[in-house]
Amino acid sequence: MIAVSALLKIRQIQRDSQAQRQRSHLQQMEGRVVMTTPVTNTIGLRNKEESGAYGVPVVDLRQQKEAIVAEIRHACQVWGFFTVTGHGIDKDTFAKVLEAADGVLSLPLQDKMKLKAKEKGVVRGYMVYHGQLLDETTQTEPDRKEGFDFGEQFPADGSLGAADLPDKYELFYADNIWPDENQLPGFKQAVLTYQQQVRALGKRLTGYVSLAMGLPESFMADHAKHSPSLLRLLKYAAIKSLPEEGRVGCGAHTDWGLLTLLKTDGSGGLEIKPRWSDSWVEVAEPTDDCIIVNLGDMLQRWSNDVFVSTPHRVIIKQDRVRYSIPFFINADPMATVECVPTFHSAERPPRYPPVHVGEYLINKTLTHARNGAHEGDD
Ligand SMILES: O=C(O)CCC(=O)C(=O)O
Ligand SMILES: [Fe+2]
Repeated sequence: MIAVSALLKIRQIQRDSQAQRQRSHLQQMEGRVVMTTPVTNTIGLRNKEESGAYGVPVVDLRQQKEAIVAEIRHACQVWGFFTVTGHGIDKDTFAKVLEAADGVLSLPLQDKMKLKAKEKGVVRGYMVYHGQLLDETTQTEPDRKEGFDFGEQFPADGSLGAADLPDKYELFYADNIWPDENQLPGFKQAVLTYQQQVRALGKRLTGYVSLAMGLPESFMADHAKHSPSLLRLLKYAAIKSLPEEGRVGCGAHTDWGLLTLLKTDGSGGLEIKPRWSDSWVEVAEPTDDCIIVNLGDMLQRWSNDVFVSTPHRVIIKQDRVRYSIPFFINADPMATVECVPTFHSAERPPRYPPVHVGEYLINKTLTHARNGAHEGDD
């Protein structure tokens, strides 16, 4: 039998050679895709040859900033997805938040139902099983998942004057809902610790992605001063997906915001359809503590399709429960997102009209919400 240490070594060699392939591929593409400001004539890569034969890029955040930005730029143009290692969040923090997800989503149904938000459109607390359907075009059944959501609170320091925030956008800063500490000791601490760390990592990544667009490092942060980000604990039912019948863990969709940082329990099942492909490709996780990052629709709009918000879905392949924890970073609800001047020209006019972030998010939330399996609608 092969020893564990030998297996680990083989995996490391595989990772090193993947990184090497990636680096040499990037070198070959130097001058062809690497954007400098202005980036008007750069178009996203669209075919498999240019994307390389390897999978979703792995970006090690312990490298020099220039290397990180170059790798992220490539990933954003070709894949809309990358995984990050060397990000500084420790395994214990992941283990605790995954345990928290298991704890709260395994409570008796009547307890979970008490933790649901009462107001329509408020994304906080328990999301019932079948509570979302992300792909109306092919799904015959809502997503086979339930969840628990946490958001950001309205800044108490008055830095975002209440008068500036229209009432209709207050729901983005609604109070969080917490289960009873006696029922789930340590739950709140585990969630808050992870939220704080993933928020900080997200901020760092928005800087790199802004630089990758040829823009100032603060570009995205300037549009997300009070980001109504969302931390979601997800539990997928232990039922094998049947995509050809429209029954899946989570239907095909693109994310609606800026960036999503996703931690999974390592059981696989996340598939993407890259812009150069007609087939679904599973996202490989290079280490058990990596984070998957993907671009949301706002990046595609700002960059006039140079960066891509890639469709993805979750296919459950075993009769086993799956947990995942996305952290969705959104722009300010009052912000308008429109094509950045360096991404359009006479030959390449803006492909999308300006969009109001708050309207976009509310519209998407309501369009895809379902009453769920426990409320007698399906
Ligand atoms: O659970 C996953 O792996 C992905 C979830 C996802 O794409 C989403 O909730 O937007
Ligand atoms: Fe998603």
